[in-house]
Amino acid sequence: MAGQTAASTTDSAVISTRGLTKRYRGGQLAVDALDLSVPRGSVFGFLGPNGSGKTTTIRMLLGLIEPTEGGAVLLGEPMPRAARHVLPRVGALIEGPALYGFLSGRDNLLRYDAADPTADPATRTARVGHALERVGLAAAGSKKARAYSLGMKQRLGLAAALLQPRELLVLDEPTNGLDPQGMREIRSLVRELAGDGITVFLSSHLLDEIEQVCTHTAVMNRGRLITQGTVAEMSAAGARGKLAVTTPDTAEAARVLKERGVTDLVTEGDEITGDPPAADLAELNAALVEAGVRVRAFGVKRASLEDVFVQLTGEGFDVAG
Ligand SMILES: Nc1ncnc2c1ncn2[C@@H]1O[C@H](COP(=O)(O)OP(=O)(O)OP(=O)(O)O)[C@@H](O)[C@H]1O
Repeated sequence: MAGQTAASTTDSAVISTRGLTKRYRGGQLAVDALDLSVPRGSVFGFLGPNGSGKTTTIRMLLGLIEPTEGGAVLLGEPMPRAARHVLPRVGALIEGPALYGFLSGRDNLLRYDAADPTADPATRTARVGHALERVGLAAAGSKKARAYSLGMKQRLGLAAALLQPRELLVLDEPTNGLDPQGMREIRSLVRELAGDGITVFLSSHLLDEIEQVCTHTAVMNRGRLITQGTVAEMSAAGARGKLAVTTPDTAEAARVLKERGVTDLVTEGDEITGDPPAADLAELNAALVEAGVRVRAFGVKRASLEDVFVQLTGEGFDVAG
């Protein structure tokens, strides 16, 4: 089981990079001195708008392209030098799986497995059956791959990456182009795999996806690392939460809140938000009620990763595609 193989490397970072830099031939600085540390057992969300350098980083991590400067260590081994030795322990899905549409899902996996010189032919059928089950494609295994939905194709790609036990899965934008149902399926699969002890490193330009599925995140912008840490830390410390009061008496509520030190008040419909004061929130609520404000809801909204991104970069998280 992957959880058992995972114990073989005790170092807590499964991916670490130092000063990892890529300048493309045209002069484009795609990744700029990146120091990344991905803890073992995490679901690590590599977040950034399109063009921020995520795919370039992943390509360097997997030894597909050479860094211009700096280096990456994968499962304790330097890349790309140790690629042959390390990559069998890593499952990867980048830019969608390469599938033969005229073959069934099962036959596609049989071909992948046959291409692996370390895979024992005697146990091939069982291995492929297990991989199909793991991604929820057992019933659709004999359907032609061209009849698969995009989400099913992604799952088949994941099955291919999971034919062998892996310590680490690297997924580049695994939900890109999927409908909401397909996205949910991939997310729950990622959670299951993490539950089995596999560290998952996934890139995404979707903030809410990272918040829903990841334990840790690193945020990229224009090739540079903006911040990294646990998702909980980011939302808690990166930006303060907003006080939100729902009431039909917005004008009176705004007056009381302002008087009590709430700043940056914004009224939208029957909701007023603002930066909470240092004072006790229970007292603030009592003051509203005392002033005759009919309070329907009162609380502090957790800051989102988007708030953190905007606060740290001074830019909106504006994604083209
Ligand atoms: N082969 C290449 N040659 C030159 N420039 C490139 C090459 N590949 C990517 N770039 C540039 O490097 C920058 C980072 O691209 P990269 O694909 O790594 O970003 P990304 O965050 O993965 O974005 P996306 O989600 O759109 O793939 C972009 O400005 C891109 O245009």
